[in-house]
Amino acid sequence: MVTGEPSVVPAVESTAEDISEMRIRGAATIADAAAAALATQADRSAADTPAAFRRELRTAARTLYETRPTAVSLPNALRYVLRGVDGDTVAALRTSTIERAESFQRDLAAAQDTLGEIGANRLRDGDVVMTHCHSTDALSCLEAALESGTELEAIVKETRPRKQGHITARQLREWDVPVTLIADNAARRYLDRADHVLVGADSIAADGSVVNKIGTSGLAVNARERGVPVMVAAQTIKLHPDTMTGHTVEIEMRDERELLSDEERASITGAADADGADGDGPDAVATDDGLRVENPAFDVTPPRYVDAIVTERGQFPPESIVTLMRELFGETTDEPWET
Ligand SMILES: O=P(O)(O)OC[C@H]1O[C@H](OP(=O)(O)O)[C@H](O)[C@@H]1O
Repeated sequence: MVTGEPSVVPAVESTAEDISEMRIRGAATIADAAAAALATQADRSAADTPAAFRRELRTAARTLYETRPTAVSLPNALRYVLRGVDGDTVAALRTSTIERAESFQRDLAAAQDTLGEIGANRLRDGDVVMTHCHSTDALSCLEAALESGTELEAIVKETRPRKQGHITARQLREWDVPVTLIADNAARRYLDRADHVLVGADSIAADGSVVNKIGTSGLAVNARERGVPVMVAAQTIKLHPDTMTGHTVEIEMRDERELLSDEERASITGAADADGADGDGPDAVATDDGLRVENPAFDVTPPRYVDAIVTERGQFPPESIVTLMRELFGETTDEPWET
């Protein structure tokens, strides 16, 4: 928290930490948790004036906003809740914040269900779907298809470095879908067996570019070369309104230890234990050992490699998504937590 700012309730701090550490992850889940945290802030606030209540709420929103930079569902959720806060008394502000957060969460769940029904229309009996990472929007399409009796198989990419493909595989096995789990490197080989590539999104830019888990762009290029259509499942909360005015989407760089442990680093660079050869591994990561590790969490897939963006408002060719973006967000991009 920024010094001199009003305090936020502990539940907001712990949600923010859970998002940063990816104990809460996935763009839609992050948005849901952020809205819930604002409701908790409102519910437990000890503010005795409306102005103090609003200041606390803005600080809570900023604390949540500063956790992860790429999934626009997070600021979109915060903006939605904050803009609905209304009232002249603390009690009225509290009630309106909680109601607004709850309506956001209901809409989010409903949008995912509707999107799933739409996405399922693209899937045929016997289709094989290749997935990347873990996306609840993408899984919603598969769930709706399965519920209507469509039989599917899945090729699930492991998705290094955090292996979120395992979460997808677990969910699909719970639904009794035959799953082939592959290393990311094997994707091009297995595209020969796939009828669709299905991924989610953390942000969609105004030109139809899809920002999603690192590795999506390479998969999409390979899929185009193999003639396999790429379908992106993304609720409209993933549309990034700032990109209409030329802003770019920040790509989160995560801790290098997700790729390389301290011990692995030492084995590459030959660094010795700082406290001697005691056999318990290095005590500190050398910063001048000539080895740089970079760990971007996301990449950008240009619209020409995407066949359809499936939203709860229908499916769109990526190049036309800006029309929907303008309709839903207008041109305003001011952030209520910055005022
Ligand atoms: O909203 P849903 O569809 O669940 O997830 C959307 C995207 O969020 C995830 O990011 P991370 O795992 O939080 O870094 C993945 O990139 C996934 O495709």
